[in-house]
Amino acid sequence: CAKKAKPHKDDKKDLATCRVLLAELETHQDAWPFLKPVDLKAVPGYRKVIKKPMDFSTIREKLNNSQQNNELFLCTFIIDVNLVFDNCERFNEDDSEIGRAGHNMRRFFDKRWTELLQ
Ligand SMILES: Cn1cc(C(=O)NCCN2CCCC2)ccc1=O
Repeated sequence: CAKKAKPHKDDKKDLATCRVLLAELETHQDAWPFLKPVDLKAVPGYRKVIKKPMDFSTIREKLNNSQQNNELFLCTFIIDVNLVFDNCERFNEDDSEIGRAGHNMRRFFDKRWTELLQ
């Protein structure tokens, strides 16, 4: 992902940009399945099938704890957001409410990430 993110000059704004991007994800109308960790007790099979659960609130925690000087934070952010959508595709039918929400959110993220960070 490092190579993907064009080595653009002032990466010192990247942390603020990730926060803006995350806020846009969290306020998107289709974000509701992804705001909090999936309840492993309430959703049968999720714990077994999904090895690395991820959600927007966990990403926000990680971003709040990440240091600007640890330049891996940008790649970690991109990897974590994609993990949310990959988990969703793995566990949900494309033709389901949560499956469609995941596809919509991934499309939105890819567009905004490209506009803001590449
Ligand atoms: C991402 N994802 C989420 C769920 C889920 O049930 N989320 C709870 C959604 N509710 C909305 C209001 C309270 C909680 C199931 C499978 C899945 O892949």
